[in-house]
Amino acid sequence: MAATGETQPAKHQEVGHKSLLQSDALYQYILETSVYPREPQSMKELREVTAKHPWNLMTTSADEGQFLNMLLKLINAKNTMEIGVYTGYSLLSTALALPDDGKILALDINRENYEIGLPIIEKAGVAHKIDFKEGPALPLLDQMVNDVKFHGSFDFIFVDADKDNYLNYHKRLIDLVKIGGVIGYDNTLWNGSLVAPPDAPLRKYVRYYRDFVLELNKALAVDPRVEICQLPVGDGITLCRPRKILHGSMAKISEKIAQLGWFCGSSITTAITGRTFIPACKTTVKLKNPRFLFPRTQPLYRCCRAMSKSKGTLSSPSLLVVRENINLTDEERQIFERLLQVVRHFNLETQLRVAGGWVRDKLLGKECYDIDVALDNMLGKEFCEKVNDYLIHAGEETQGVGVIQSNPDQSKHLETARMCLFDVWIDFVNLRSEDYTENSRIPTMEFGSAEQDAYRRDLTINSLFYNINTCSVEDFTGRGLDDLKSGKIVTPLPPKETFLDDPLRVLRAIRFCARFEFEMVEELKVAAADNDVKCAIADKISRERIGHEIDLMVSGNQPVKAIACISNLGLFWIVFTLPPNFEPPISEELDRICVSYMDEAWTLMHGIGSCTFSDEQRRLYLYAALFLPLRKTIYGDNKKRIVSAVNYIYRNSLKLKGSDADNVIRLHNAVEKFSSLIPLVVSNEGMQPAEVDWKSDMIDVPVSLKLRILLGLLLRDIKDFWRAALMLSILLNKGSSVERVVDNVRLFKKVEEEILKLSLEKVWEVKPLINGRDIMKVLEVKNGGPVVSEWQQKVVEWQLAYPSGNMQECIDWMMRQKQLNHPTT
Ligand SMILES: C[S@@+](CC[C@H](N)C(=O)[O-])C[C@H]1O[C@@H](n2cnc3c(N)ncnc32)[C@H](O)[C@@H]1O
Repeated sequence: MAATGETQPAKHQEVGHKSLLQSDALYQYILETSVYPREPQSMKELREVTAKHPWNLMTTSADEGQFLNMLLKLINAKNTMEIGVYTGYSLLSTALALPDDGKILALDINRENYEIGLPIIEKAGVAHKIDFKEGPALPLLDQMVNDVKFHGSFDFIFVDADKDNYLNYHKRLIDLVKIGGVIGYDNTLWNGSLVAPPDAPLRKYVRYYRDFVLELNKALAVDPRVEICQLPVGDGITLCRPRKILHGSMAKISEKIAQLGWFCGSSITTAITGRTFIPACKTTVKLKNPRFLFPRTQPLYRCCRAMSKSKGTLSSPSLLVVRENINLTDEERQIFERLLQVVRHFNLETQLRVAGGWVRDKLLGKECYDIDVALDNMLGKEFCEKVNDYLIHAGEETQGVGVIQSNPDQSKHLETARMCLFDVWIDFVNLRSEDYTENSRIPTMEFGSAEQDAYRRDLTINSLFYNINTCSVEDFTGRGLDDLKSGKIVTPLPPKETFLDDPLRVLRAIRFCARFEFEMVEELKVAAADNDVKCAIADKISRERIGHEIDLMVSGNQPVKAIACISNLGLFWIVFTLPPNFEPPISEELDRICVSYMDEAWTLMHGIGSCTFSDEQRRLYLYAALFLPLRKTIYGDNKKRIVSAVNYIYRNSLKLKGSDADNVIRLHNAVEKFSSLIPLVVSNEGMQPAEVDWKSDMIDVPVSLKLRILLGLLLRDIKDFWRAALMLSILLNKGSSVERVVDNVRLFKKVEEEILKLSLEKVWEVKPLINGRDIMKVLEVKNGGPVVSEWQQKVVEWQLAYPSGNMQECIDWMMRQKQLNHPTT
């Protein structure tokens, strides 16, 4: 590293500061003269170091300054803001990138630091671009948000201040940044601590802010208003670009960044945010001048390197790293030790191996309670009996042993014994090899070696063993660990062969691909889309198993990704089979349209805040969105009744619960009704309910009360699915483009607010004031029948119109109606 006491190299002294700073040589020079061994710890130290190295303003790593400078030129920024100035290193870098009439509004609670760096900024000839304001940033932002002239006025905003306020800044900045402008949040990798194991020795300060940074990352990842791109430059910068108009430009910027040889961290971006905006193929980490990195960024650099090598092993929103070995919990250690005691006590020479998902999840650092133990020389039942013999010998209570017979339709290909040890249920099976016969996905089984057992499994990442005897991970296919690290979905044997043997594996591969956000290798995609495999899926797998896999996908963490994958592989209509003779005919593109509805529903749900729904509501909402384009498709069933095709898909093609089918269809019906009511709810011009084409036989009440009746009836029908119905209705009517997401969220909030204002939240729980018998008394009729039912409906409407009315008032109203000789009395 060059430079110690010198402030500038001689050749630059001749041309003066200004030309030096405005030339590209500036950054090289700053890099070469950056000599901080660490960040200054006190104001005194800062002053001393700055006096000695006046160019050395930086608290930010040098590459960050270079990056900002490049970015601002790239987006032609003119009007910018910086929150968190300190001594002004990033300020100088950005000021230099602006045209001469460019502006930076610089906010910091402390002017003293800014003044330390100011002489350098002045010498660089850019001080006139800076408007420094001292004070906490939030109130200043509030003032601007309250003044429309600032709305959408900034090309670039850099946030590098108090991390616990970043989300508060975001709420305000989203109004202040231009559409097509960029907000940059600094430190979103927070010293690499986001990937540190929970027990890592972190400084108190780092640990404290870590949660705020994680929260910010998660919030940005699901904010539909912005495109984001997280770059491992310096300590991590997340760029946010408001959507609309310039859709796709973030990808262009990212590409440019990649071309220029900057870090390209799509794996990290995906890992932390769940969304990739950098071309996925460019995942190499290139660092221009790694040797000039500051010490504090070196762990991050290492972390980025590691990430680039293990692309895809990361899942959002928190970063996951594949471990080299397995860390057992105390409980697991106890269980495994007990099993080994049994082996030793009876001299069994049995190798005990935990198989499949547990090994994969533990290597990914996730806890897993599904322990399957594979035995190499006996059946599971035999071993469980030995465990009980040992427990008797040790004077302990024996445990019940359940034996589950082989049931391939439940994915139990071999007899499984189950027993509870230390309060954990454990499955015991023997290692096996499989042989499949044509037309059946049910193999003939034999005892096999661990290697044979590994190769008969569906995916390499599920074929790993943890050998309890040797405490080691075993990778008999030779690529399970690598595939886990590189995030690849691969079958142990050639994929077509594996899929033809058991076509359910295609769906499992898709499910795991979505769940871990892994990538299917090309060979596997080709095999999954193969016609023979498609036929095998249709012929060899029971519809129940297909339905079960689909349900796991839709309930999982990446439902859209999973269903989109099914569609991309040409499997949509094989999975979701349609009834015979349905009408009207469907378009070729319909599967893609279905997926895009689901995608938009997913985005809208996150835009609104997914906590709006229970898991069950979320699941049915997503199904209803997926099948929305099919809501008018019908067919005649074998009893010649006209039935919805969605009903067929649910009950016949997926064999899922009939009540779920009913709920999805109710949602579809409610969508149509909501569509006619939304304009009325949000109308400022006092639109008349008469204009609503629904419920023409409503009781006669003043117009102002009709809306409550209409909404109330709808909510009583759809109950706590009403938010889901409202969201689907908005999607159906407002159009689907990403640009509309913000409008859609606003519209949802507005209608929701009106419904809550009308106190309709739990209106379906309101009991009728008058029961059928009392209605008969008022009507003076002896028998029930349609007239009474009609009046029951009218009583509900009356109660909706007059929520505080009592029973007597309702009866009086009925009597008056009767006297008026209402046609139905
Ligand atoms: C990390 S330093 C900024 C470094 C600078 N952006 C750079 O790269 O050279 C953080 C700065 O944020 C300022 N700050 C902290 N809380 C603030 C707040 N609430 N409002 C404005 N500035 C704040 C601190 O005074 C400090 O100068």
